[in-house]
Amino acid sequence: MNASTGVSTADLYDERGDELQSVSTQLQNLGGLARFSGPVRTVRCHRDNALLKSVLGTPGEGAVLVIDGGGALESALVGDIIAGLGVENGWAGIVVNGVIRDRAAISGLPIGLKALGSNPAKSSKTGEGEADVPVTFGGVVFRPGAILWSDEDGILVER
Ligand SMILES: O=C([O-])CC(=O)C(=O)O
Repeated sequence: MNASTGVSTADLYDERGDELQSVSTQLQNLGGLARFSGPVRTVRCHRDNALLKSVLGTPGEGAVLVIDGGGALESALVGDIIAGLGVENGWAGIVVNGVIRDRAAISGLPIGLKALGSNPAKSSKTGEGEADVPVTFGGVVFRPGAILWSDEDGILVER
């Protein structure tokens, strides 16, 4: 633990590896905060971001929203307005198995954000998808309520 930068996932893994899952997906650190942690909340959706926008519009209370977009690279699930909602509502971070847009603006926001990359194309807004269900990617099951830690090395999640 380093007070100025938060917990190191490598140190945490050395201490508690048996209790933790490590995400193999090579997500990029795109938010203003490289290190973040908190209890998992989830959304599963496919190229549609109305549901995740409504969730980020509610109090986050320090949680991390894990969005399983199925790894789709064709359209962005989060932009600077949606990420800004997360900041305003007290979310610690957003993890996207998919892509974002407004990358330059998002890099200056005080929130953790990891994603596969970026694409300027926008997603649909029908509201399809599910919230607060277990989601799986990168060899990890993200259960709502499990604690997640993220830094420059990767993401660890309680089993
Ligand atoms: O509206 C969208 O699809 C995402 C977006 O651009 C934003 O959050 O700023």
